Amino acid sequence: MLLEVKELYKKFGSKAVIENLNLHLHSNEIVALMGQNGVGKTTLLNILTGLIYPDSGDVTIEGKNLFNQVEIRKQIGYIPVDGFFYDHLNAYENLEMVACLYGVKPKKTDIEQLLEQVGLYPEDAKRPTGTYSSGMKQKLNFASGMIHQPKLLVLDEPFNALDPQTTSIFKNLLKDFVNKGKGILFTSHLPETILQLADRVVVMSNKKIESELTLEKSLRVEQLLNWFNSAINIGGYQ
Ligand SMILES: Nc1ncnc2c1ncn2[C@@H]1O[C@H](COP(=O)(O)OP(=O)(O)OP(=O)(O)O)[C@@H](O)[C@H]1O
Repeated sequence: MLLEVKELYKKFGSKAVIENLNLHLHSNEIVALMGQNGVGKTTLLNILTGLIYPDSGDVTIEGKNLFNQVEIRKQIGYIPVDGFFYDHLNAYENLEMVACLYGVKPKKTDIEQLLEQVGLYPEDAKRPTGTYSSGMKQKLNFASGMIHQPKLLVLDEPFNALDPQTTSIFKNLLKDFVNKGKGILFTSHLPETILQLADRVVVMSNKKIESELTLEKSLRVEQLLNWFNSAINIGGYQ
């Protein structure tokens, strides 16, 4: 098992956001995490990427505890909603800095190849990132999450701010990534995106993973939304 989450609990002050949450993800699998606004999806991702600690529970990557060893946390790449970059540095320099934080030193050609894969042109990659459009920043955000070649990629609403062509490039990039024996967990409110990309969808509701569904190729958007609505036990998708 690539990722296993067992009996996870997290409170902010007296407010419980996650209670007895269980989740797993295999190698070569893409899992979509759905849930209404404010249900705790980002909190879960922040725990999985080691940004915040749970109050209790286990998270393992290939059977090894995530919280005990820094080396295990390096197996995870995070692509948050808004990536953080140093505005005065260019894309190469920002990626070198991120790589350095993970203790890896990619070759110049590896960085160039990754920038090409995410669709950042060499002339743009040499400009300070403070001059980038939101779509260009999201391209660099993708590259930052992948620069250290993690085994598990965790993405929060990855296709915000992207045009359809770039979205399609990224979906192919993610499929190539997962075909190398790796795994992906991503949040999305977009049923079309989930149907195109995910092998399985899980729904967070009532502070835990309430339901899951293996996605058949023939499943349609309305069927996914109906399933989601019954999973969260409300009348309409929000
Ligand atoms: N650091 C924090 N301190 C206090 N409360 C927090 C903190 N982080 C998150 N919360 C609260 O936890 C709840 C879950 O927030 P979270 O951002 O995880 O939801 P989400 O499912 O990602 O929402 P969305 O779909 O709107 O992005 C919210 O009520 C939020 O206000």
